[in-house]
Amino acid sequence: MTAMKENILIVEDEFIVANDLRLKLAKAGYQICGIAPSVEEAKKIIEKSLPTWVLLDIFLQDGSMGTDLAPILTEKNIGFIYISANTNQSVLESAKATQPYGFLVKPFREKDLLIMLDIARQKHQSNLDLFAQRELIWKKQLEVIIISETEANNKIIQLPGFFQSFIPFDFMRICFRAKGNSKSKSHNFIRTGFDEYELLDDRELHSRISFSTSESGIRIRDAQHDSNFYLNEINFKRSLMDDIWEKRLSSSYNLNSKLNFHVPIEKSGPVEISFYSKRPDGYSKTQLSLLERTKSSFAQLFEKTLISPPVVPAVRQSQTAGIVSGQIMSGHTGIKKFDGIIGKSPALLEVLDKIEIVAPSGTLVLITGESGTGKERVAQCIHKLSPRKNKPLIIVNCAALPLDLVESELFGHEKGAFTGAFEKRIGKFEQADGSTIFLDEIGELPLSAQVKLLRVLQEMEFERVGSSKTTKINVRVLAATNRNLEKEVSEGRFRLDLYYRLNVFPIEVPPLRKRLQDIPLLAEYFMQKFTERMGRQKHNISKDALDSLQSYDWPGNIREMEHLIERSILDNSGTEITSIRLPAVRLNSLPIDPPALKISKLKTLDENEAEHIIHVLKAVQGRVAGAGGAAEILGLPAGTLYSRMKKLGIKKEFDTDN
Ligand SMILES: Nc1ncnc2c1ncn2[C@@H]1O[C@H](COP(=O)(O)OP(=O)(O)OP(=O)(O)O)[C@@H](O)[C@H]1O
Repeated sequence: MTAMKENILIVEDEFIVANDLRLKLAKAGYQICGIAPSVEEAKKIIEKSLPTWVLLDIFLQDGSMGTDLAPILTEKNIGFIYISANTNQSVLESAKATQPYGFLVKPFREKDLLIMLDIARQKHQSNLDLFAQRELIWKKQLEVIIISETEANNKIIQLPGFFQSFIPFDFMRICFRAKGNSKSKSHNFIRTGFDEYELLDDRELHSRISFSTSESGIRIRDAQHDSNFYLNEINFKRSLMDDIWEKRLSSSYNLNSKLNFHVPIEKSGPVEISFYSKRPDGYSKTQLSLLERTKSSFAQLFEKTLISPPVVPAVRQSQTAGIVSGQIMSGHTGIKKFDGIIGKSPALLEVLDKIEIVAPSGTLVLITGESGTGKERVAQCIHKLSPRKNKPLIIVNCAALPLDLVESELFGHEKGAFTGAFEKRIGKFEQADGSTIFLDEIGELPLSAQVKLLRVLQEMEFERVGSSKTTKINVRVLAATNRNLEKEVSEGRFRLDLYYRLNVFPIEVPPLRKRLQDIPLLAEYFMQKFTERMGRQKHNISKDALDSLQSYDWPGNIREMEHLIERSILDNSGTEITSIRLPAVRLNSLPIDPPALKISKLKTLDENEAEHIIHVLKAVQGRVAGAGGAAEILGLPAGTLYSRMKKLGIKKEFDTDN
């Protein structure tokens, strides 16, 4: 471990612990800029000596919470690591929400402290690299828009997609002000899909948000402040009191934060760009600074577009870009980016935004979410959009690894390394050299293998089982779990240091019940997939059937929906699905206190899978293999279906009369 002259602030009210930390850190070459027993004291030291890192106790004796300091540290771009004797799951979860760089459980060894700081430094560096790399690409894209010989309108239409990757928004307004008077011309963009926006002029927008022309004077007068700022959550809500227009806008589109930016233009008035997000914490100083750094390029762009002022057509950009419903396409290039990920709900768009940000880098990604939500799809997408895409993605299901062979499967073994090792074996990590490895169900990895994995993530090297020779590799790691890793850590089944190594860039895939608006698109996608596979005619779905899908709870998420649509097509002799046989428990039929009932009535995933297989077998008169057999319909090799049937206790000589 390298001794760094990094400045550390210790926020800890127990003198002995604080002093012990100070000594350990000083020995390792760190500088201590202060010890604060409370959040208030900490704020003063931060103002005075701007630390690089803060070690932060969660519960302080004066009643203040270390977590209260977190937003200030994030704002100032100072990394922090919690130190606490409490590993209670709820404490871990609320600490996690503040996005720390690490968490140390008291009492800890000197070695743990230094490793955690090392992990934090690498994570911080990886964030900075990712940001710098993206900023470079972003600036190049802006350059392309500026120099392109296209007309002003086309340039303006490219802007929402361009901004979205750095300054995510649900509503954006570009307002061109004339010099010296209050006249202005605005373009309003509402996000409707991944790179799909609805473009409105003011007249159309005002009618949608019920803002009358007699009120518009108020707005214009109020908006004469040429400042750059952002307002999150409560500050945004407060600001609405002075602005009727913004109040109507935010309540119509459920907006909770705003970033405002002005570009002064020499020959005319300024161009004001306002971004609004549904997220309460949508904006930060980092984004504002980025815009300020790029100000002159924007001035150049707007001067060009002002020479031939744009006309605002009240049309959907999707129409301009030729986007077909159900397909997500890039407004810039028309390339279908997220192959096989269907949906446009805000919850899914957040996931797609994250994939776009992280895919081109080599950053480790931890994908979390319930079973069947599409975590593997996300991993495949990240790989496909990365520079490693020409090599195969190596998928490892950690839950399926035989306990005594985990290490040999992952890292390989030498001939004779253990009884039964007749040949040398290349492990999954070596197979993934130069490419990406996807560690699915990482929460199932036994503790002994977790230690070895930690080293691979740190050093990108390992020894095959039975060998003393070190193998170096270059592998990008993606991992997924449907377990709550904080709970696994708090119960001692998952290493805290591994958790922090993995948690560099978390992506949480939302359950289907939180994106019910994606159901029509998903239904259409699955109907097309299965009718094509079964050689059947194109199917439609009735409104009633769709409504019933949207009022169901989806415990098995998209996988469950996929099975249900497949069954409905098998059962249907016509070309319209008019009703869907859903399992008994529905979202709006749940009693007031549902959790206990849900647990007792819902089926396990195995039960669901068994039921689905039996259903398909019945529909094909028990035929497993061959054309039109159950394996073909289920999209599985016959051998795999036989082994699943065996595992689930489904008899081969399936009785179709049952
Ligand atoms: N957004 C989506 N659009 C279309 N199909 C999807 C989408 N998300 C998931 N699927 C499909 O749903 C099924 C389950 O997805 P996947 O295996 O990626 O889920 P998972 O979260 O990795 O599940 P598990 O936790 O059980 O491993 C797959 O057949 C996948 O193709």
